[in-house]
Amino acid sequence: MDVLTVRNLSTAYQSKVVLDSLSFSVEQGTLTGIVGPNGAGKSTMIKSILGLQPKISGDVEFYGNALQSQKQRIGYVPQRGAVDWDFPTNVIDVVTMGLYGQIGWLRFPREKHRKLAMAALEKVDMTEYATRQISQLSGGQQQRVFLARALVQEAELYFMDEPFAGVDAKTERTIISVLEELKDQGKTVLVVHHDLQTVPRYFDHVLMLNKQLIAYGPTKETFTTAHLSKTYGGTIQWLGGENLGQRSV
Ligand SMILES: Nc1ncnc2c1ncn2[C@@H]1O[C@H](COP(=O)(O)OP(=O)(O)OP(=O)(O)O)[C@@H](O)[C@H]1O
Repeated sequence: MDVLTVRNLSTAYQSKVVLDSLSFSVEQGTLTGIVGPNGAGKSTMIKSILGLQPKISGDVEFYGNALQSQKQRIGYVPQRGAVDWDFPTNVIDVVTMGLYGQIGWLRFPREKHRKLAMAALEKVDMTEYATRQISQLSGGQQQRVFLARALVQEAELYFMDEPFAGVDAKTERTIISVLEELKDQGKTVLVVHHDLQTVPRYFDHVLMLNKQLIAYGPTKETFTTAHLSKTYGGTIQWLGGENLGQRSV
């Protein structure tokens, strides 16, 4: 069953088109890596799908309904640089924000909500930082807190914009185990990812973007050198192999 359907999505900043008529459907329970060079439009695509960036044209559906009316069922982990980390709040409050759909914006979180938030922090190994100001966390710790916030939301579809950027090996493993857990629960996750070597290991589907959709499908069939050269302009020969999806990395 398709969770997400994108039809002819085009977006521009001022008059410069940065996404050109993207169409694809994402099956439920898949883990998709979104790859493409800097400036390819990966973040813009996520923001346009979520309605955070106006589009020129196109439709976006979530289980066949306009996505805008279903936002509570969708989780978003933005790029770390896009968040104001100086905002004076602590870790547990940031995670509890993920529950606002359940709590209601004008009501206060109850003990059970705090417990859910603490359980999510435990999954990302951050319980000891619960009362720490977010401005006093390292980059990798901030990333884990945002992941915990997405987890408590119990969304069905998640978008994560470069969660692996600048994290150490341990945090990378934590993020991967969270992604796998989400997949095991039947959730659908799309992740902007820059490390091409790990794509076949981490993602069962890959979306290759460079202003236009170059290819989308199961990693084994789609993550080929031909598609990579088309996406990156022939600069990735060093990866070698005809079908990278079948390489063990
Ligand atoms: N607010 C903005 N105003 C004008 N142009 C923008 C804006 N945000 C992004 N762009 C341009 O749109 C294009 C796509 O940017 P986007 O951030 O979506 O790419 P990306 O694939 O996520 O890149 P990266 O891998 O570097 O994060 C780029 O050419 C960028 O310069």
